[in-house]
Amino acid sequence: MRGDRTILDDVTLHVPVGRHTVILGRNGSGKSTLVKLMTKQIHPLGGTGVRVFGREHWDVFELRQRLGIVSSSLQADLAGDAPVTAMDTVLSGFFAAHGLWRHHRVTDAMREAAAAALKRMQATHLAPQPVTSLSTGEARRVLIARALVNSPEALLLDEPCAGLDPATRRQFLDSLRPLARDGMTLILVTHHIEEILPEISHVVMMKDGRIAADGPRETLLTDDRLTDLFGMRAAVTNRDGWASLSLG
Ligand SMILES: Nc1ncnc2c1ncn2[C@@H]1O[C@H](COP(=O)(O)OP(=O)(O)OP(=O)(O)O)[C@@H](O)[C@H]1O
Repeated sequence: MRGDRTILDDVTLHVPVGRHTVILGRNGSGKSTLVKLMTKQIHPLGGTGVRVFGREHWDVFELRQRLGIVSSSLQADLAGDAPVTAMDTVLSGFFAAHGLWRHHRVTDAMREAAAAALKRMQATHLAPQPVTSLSTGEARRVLIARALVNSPEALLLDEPCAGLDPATRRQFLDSLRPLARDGMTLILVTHHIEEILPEISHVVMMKDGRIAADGPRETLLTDDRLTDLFGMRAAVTNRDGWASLSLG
């Protein structure tokens, strides 16, 4: 609840480690609220609570190391801070901080891990640049590298493609595919079925603060299900493991 309004109601959801999952829904369906529950930014008023990696109570700092988070709002937060380089932004992931501060002790091992994470995201050349000077697509790759420094077991991607043009979006999504194949659990939150990586096999549909459907990709990414979800006649096309949608 927020104030006296019920935002999520009767939500039961289990995301096993290792099952790449997309949470799909229209604006206002409750996706961000669900994400905040998973990341322990907010807490439910009732029910059985939210367990992450089997535990309900977390030191948020510790949780961030096991559950990496990338969102477009995180990018906005970082852009609002004093200018820091892409390398320092990645290093700040070790401290769950925005940017580096005097009390942060950066070790050589941390620098090596940060360089490796940037390399993994094909972003080595961006290391010395201020994050504020990066394009949205470049900044998004740096944020993924920031999440990767802690070798998290899962990565929560909250509308990670917001603001990306179609080609940059595909390149960005392609850069995530090796992570999924290497066994890092991906949880993608989006409005767009075009962003669902071929590796994502499980779909959760949210509608009006409830889980409208929860099941395998092939049974849920269908014309009928998406027509119901979006409230408009929908037709799905599949090509090379990617789906696209036409409406109307
Ligand atoms: N702090 C808040 N106070 C009151 N209502 C809120 C608050 N946060 C969210 N809501 C309401 O909860 C509902 C779900 O919002 P939420 O942001 O979780 O949806 P969403 O699926 O993430 O939407 P979008 O795709 O547009 O980000 C909306 O009706 C929203 O207005």
